[in-house]
Amino acid sequence: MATYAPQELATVLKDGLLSFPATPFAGDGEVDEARYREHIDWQSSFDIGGLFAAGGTGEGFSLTPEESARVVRLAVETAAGRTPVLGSAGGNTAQAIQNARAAEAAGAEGLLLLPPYLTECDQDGLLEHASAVCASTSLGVIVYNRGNAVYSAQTVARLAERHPNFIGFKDALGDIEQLARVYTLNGDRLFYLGGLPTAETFALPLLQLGMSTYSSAMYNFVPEFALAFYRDVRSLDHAAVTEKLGRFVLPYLDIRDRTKGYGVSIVKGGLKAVGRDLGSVRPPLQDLAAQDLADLTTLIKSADVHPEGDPR
Ligand SMILES: O=C([O-])C(=O)C[C@H](O)[C@@H](O)C(=O)[O-]
Repeated sequence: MATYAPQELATVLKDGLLSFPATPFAGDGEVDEARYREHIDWQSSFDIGGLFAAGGTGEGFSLTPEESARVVRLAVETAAGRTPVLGSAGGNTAQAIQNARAAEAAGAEGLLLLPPYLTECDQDGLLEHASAVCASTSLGVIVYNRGNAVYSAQTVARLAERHPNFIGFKDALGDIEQLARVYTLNGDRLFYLGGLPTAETFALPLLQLGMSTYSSAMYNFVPEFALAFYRDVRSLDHAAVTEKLGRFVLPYLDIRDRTKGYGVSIVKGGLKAVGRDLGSVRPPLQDLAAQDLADLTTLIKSADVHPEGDPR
């Protein structure tokens, strides 16, 4: 049972850094429960605003509905109230509802609604899809603006009017005009989070468009650096943000952009580099090639983003 009412959850999430824990797979490709518990335990030991289990970086798109539910339950049990854990819902409407109910039963505090895949859809159809998921749960729901789920400002407003438990808008498109429209029409009724790949890159400019927080995939392996970056963003310290972009984030993007799908693979690469190996990614993603992993390991060391105090 969730401990936060939807609007209370929004208040907690909007002023903290958010992250998406990677899901470990064992040698046989199965979810590695012991290593996941260990990872969530470490990730929950910092001052993080919330963790989204089985999301994009958690390869939720490669998990069966049963695995997704199990991963969310493990995350809830392991975080043990130290930070809110949210689940994700994706695919067709019936499956997304199944994910939502399973996440709620697993004790998640909220839900990220991923886009429905493959087909195109118009605003009325998208509204009905998101509306059905919001109606299926008492959890706070955040929609993910990406892929075939691009929500107009009016669709967001209609969804907000219908469902008090619709609390947040996560963006992975970076269309400034759309974001200006969504924020201008919906204002404080929702909270807004940046979710572009390697969200640090865009965090400071998007703050001006109402995005008070973002999801940091790199928090998975360099949590201290990711939290320091977030503090710099929130205190509008342009010089500190620029220094961190130059020292680590932009060279990291150079490695990430070498192969499609590396946005997730590089997180598992980073975990290997800091001695917290969570295994391989599942197809259709590919692990970092040996040279890319070596370059990432060198970068993490030279940028000094992994504290020496970490026993790994
Ligand atoms: O669904 C997800 O894992 C994401 O939102 C992706 C990341 O957290 C993204 O914002 C990033 O790469 O920093």
